[in-house]
Amino acid sequence: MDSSSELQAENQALRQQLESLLREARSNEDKMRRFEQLEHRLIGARSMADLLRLLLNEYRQSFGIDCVTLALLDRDQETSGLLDAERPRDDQAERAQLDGLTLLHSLKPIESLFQDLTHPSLGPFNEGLHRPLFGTPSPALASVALLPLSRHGELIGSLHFGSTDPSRYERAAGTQLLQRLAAIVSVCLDNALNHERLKRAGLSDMLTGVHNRRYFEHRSQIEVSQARRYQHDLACLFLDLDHFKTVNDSFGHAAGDAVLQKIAHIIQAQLRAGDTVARFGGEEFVVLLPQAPAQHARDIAERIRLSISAEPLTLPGGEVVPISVSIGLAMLGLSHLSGDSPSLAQGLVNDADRALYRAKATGRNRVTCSAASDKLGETLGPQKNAH
Ligand SMILES: Nc1nc2c(ncn2[C@@H]2O[C@H](COP(=O)(O)OP(=O)(O)OP(=O)(O)O)[C@@H](O)[C@H]2O)c(=O)[nH]1
Repeated sequence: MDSSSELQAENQALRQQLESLLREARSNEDKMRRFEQLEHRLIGARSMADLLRLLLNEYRQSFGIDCVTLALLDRDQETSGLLDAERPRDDQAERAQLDGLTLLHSLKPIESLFQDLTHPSLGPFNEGLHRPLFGTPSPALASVALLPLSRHGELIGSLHFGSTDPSRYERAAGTQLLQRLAAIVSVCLDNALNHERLKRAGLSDMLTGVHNRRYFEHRSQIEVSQARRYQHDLACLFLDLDHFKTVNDSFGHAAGDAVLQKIAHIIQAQLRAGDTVARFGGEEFVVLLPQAPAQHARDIAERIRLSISAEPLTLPGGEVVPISVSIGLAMLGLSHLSGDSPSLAQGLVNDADRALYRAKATGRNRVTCSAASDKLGETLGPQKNAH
């Protein structure tokens, strides 16, 4: 080879090297741009569920990752409660969006994965060590990146990326971007939780801790839409304590407050996880029973009535307070479902309220079913008022 063709070959090799560097730079730039876009969306996520969907789905799609899972510490089941409240029970698509999320009661399954809380751990997939993080089924993974999530120096969870490409997450690879992602995700999770707490505080009744009327109104519309969509039953109970004024007058307002707290507890104890109880105001409570046929709803109402009136309540101050409740029951009539969900929800509550009025008018301490709730027996309960 003469010197000119040597030079040409060298030139060609240099050009190829330059082109490959340019390709890499462009690819990094593109990655960075996508990363920044996603970062903005993570920071802007409006709820915990939105944030988790972004992490588990959109991040995976945007970066072509084969498998993304997330483990989060949820000692007090606060996060699971938030997600349950937001997620319609029957929406399979919604549920699938949060596939890959594990809520942990303790840090045990993840704490040994990280040497320190600032560095992601990259390397080959290890069946024994990593399978529990990715679960089954997952693609045949060859390399993984595990990102510790921490707040105020403490581990709060971990984000796991798995790839079928053994060279995607090599031990020696740079981790700057992943470190930055872990830091952002940790802050976003903390923010989302705080935001949800604030939101929740605005939807809870301060005295009894159950939901407030505002939440109930929102929830009842969701439940009505679900009932229409899936042709499910939906029952509503309207409860009003009997002669509560007498309780206040005889035992004092503080004792009255304690009675309301106990009653909220008693009602809640009779319900399933998907049911909703709220304090409607004063000494009135409302309950929504999704997927409860009329007879079942009536049984629940009767159970609540009995558990309140069976024995006088003993308050923390030692007072023994006899109390009873009147309950109106209404069913969402699946045969007349024209109208929008808000007006149907309002109609359902009005029906239950009218039934309650009749329970009061016919002697209190009883369950009365709305006239519209076809085929239900009229009234349950003793003929004689408890007071
Ligand atoms: N302690 C306490 N009392 C409350 C609260 N909210 C409303 N009340 C009282 O609940 C009582 C409701 O009285 P009424 O509407 O006359 O009804 P009632 O005495 O329960 O009689 P009936 O409903 O007809 O059986 C009033 O004395 C209110 O002051 C509260 O947050 N705490």
